[in-house]
Amino acid sequence: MYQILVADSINAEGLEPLLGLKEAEIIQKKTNDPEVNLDQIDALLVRSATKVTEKLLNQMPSLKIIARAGVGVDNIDVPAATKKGIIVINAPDGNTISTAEHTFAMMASLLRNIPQAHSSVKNKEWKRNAFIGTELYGKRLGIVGMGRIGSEIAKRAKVFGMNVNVFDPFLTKERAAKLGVESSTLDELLVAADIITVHTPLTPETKGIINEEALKKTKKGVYLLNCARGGIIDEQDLATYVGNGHVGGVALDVFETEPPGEHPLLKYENVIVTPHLGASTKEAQLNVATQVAKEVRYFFEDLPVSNSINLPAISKDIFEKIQPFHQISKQIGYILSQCVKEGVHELSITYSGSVTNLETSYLTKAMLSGFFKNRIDVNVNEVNALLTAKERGITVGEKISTDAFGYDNCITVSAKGEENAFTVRGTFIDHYGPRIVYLNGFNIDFLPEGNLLYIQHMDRPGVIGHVGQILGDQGINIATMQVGRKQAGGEAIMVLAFDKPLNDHALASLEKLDEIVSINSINL
Ligand SMILES: NC(=O)c1ccc[n+]([C@@H]2O[C@H](COP(=O)([O-])OP(=O)(O)OC[C@H]3O[C@@H](n4cnc5c(N)ncnc54)[C@H](O)[C@@H]3O)[C@@H](O)[C@H]2O)c1
Ligand SMILES: O=C(O)CC[C@@H](O)C(=O)O
Repeated sequence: MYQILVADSINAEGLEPLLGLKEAEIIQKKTNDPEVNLDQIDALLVRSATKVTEKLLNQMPSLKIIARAGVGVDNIDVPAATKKGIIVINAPDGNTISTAEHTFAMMASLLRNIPQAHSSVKNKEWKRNAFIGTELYGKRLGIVGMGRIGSEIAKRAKVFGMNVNVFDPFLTKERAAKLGVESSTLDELLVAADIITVHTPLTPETKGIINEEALKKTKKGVYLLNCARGGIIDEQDLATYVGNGHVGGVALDVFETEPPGEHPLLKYENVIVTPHLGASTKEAQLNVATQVAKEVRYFFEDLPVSNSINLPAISKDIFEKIQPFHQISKQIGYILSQCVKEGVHELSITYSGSVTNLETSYLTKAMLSGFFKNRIDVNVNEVNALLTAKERGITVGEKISTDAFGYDNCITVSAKGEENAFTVRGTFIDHYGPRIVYLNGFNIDFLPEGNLLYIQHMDRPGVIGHVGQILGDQGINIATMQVGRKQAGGEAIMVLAFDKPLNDHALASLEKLDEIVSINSINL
């Protein structure tokens, strides 16, 4: 039974896709609620209130997926989640329109003194001359960050007859032209704009992008808005520039610390504020909840998720094509992990044949997750596979080869240790399934499934009989047996499959046989 913890207030109707998930319990409680068994939670759904810190993640060893019903994941320690193999997803566009509309409403309110006038009338005043405003028409709007929300604001500004300058280092000239906006440097925008609004994520680069140095380049009387993330406009510097009369007005939906408490900006009449309401519409909340609920459901149904922050997205189509190779890649990794008994410093993967048309990086990560299974104490999956290899000093190389050894497709993986190297090759045959076709120098053909025994031995008469005899005497039934050799009388291998794992006694008896070079149990 999957336990899904919905820790923040998330639209109930939007969570409906989760109800269709078989064997899932939805718990709507805070993470610090004593009734919540954090160690049993498989999925965590949050908005911005819950801070998903490394400390919290350490208390959630079963956690597999964190879903943010919204855009910004700055309340989630994504690197810590990635290290633990936890997928982080968000709902990138469900609240775009709401936030763009809120920003626009804030801009209009700011320039027409609507909040101040509203309070005045409620206080039984009627001061028509005290609230003379400024038109948006003909003004120059500077947008810093021209992504989803920035672009929607630009469209609305154009309709209002505004001129729009944008600063976004990732915006192409073609897209700027298509949106009818003027692409500028930050300095050009600062100098030209009558109103500046920021719509970037909060990153080390954007933190304080509008600071004292930037503010002193702006026009006297400039209006500033932040409906993105607190800190993109430096709050202390902004307070100084409102205090000295340079800034004409400010609209804030977000703060460096939320709620802001005693804040130097709140005392100014020309600073208007809302409590992080950008995404707070019925529509946006339904959209983001539905988006993440669907993704969490797909995740537990082993279907691809599209909005992961720490995993490349693959479409359902590609996912279906890749699935058989994903399975065999993982099995190859797990076989290697059980056959190579020393430290490994290099894993090289060669893809050949039809598999090379697919997203092989995904398969490499699957192979690594198999390789690390039971080798290390961390759950390794596609999210943290490469990071785990790097942390453990294992070089991972990926190659493409035209030689598929007569098969339609082949995945060959070599693990290099200090002393030895070990190579496993697998293929996927349509209507037949996954096969291992090469084990460390020997051609062979077996199904990588169940309880297997891989024996290296000398190719002498009677050795297969001796093995059969020992196992038979102990009442152990051999389900299948495959043999391979390079030349008559030389080294050979056999791979046997059993209905249940072999006991230590049987293994010890086999090891005593003169012809046996080595024995490895492989449990897949
Ligand atoms: N107030 C709210 O309730 C609310 C709701 C939704 C989103 N947000 C916030 O709004 C912001 C924008 O969201 P979005 O969905 O448009 O994101 P987005 O990813 O679509 O757009 C962000 C844009 O910022 C640009 N950018 C990145 N670094 C930059 C830099 N150094 N200088 C200039 N531009 C830079 C990117 O190229 C991108 O185009 C985010 O911070 C998000 O968290 C707030
Ligand atoms: O959950 C919220 O209301 C905030 C959403 C917003 O800040 C976001 O980043 O999507």
